[in-house]
Amino acid sequence: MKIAIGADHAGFELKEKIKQLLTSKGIEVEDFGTHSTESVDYPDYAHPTANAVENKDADLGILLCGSGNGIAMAANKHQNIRAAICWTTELAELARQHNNANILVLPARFISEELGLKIVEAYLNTDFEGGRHQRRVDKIACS
Ligand SMILES: O=C(CO)[C@H](O)[C@H](O)[C@H](O)COP(=O)(O)O
Repeated sequence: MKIAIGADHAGFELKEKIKQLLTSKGIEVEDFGTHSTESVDYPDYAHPTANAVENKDADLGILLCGSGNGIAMAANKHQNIRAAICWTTELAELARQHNNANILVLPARFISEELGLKIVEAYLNTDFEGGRHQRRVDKIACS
C-alpha cells in the first residue's frame, strides 16, 4: 500500500503525525509537502497529490488544510478523484463504504491530533461496499 499525502501550512503538523503513523505500519508514503508552517497555497499541494492517485502512483491519498474545503475543492477538479472531507471516524468509514473515496481530506484546524489519527485508521481499515454504491459512484463523473 502506498499513500500520497499533502497539506498546506494549516495541515502541516498533523500531516507529519500521520506520516509517522503510516510508516510505523509499514505503509509507503509519498509526501508532496508542504514542509513547514510557512504560509502557502493549498492548490499547490492538492494537485500533485491528486495526480499521484489519479495516475495510480499511489493507492490512496490524504490531504489536509485548515477547514478541508479548499484542498478538497482543488482535488475534486480531477476527473477520477473522489475527495471526502471527514471529521469523524464514522464519516471516514462511510466515505469508503459508500463513496469509494480515494482521497481523505482532514480539516486540521477543527480536529485534535488524536481524532485525526483515528480518522485515518478508520479510512484505511474500511472497504468500498460496491453494489448500489458502485452505480451511484459511476454517475458522479460528468460526460
Ligand atoms: O482552504 C482552506 C479554506 O478553504 C484552508 O482552511 C486554508 O488552510 C486556510 O484558508 C488558510 O488560511 P490562512 O489564514 O492563510 O492560514
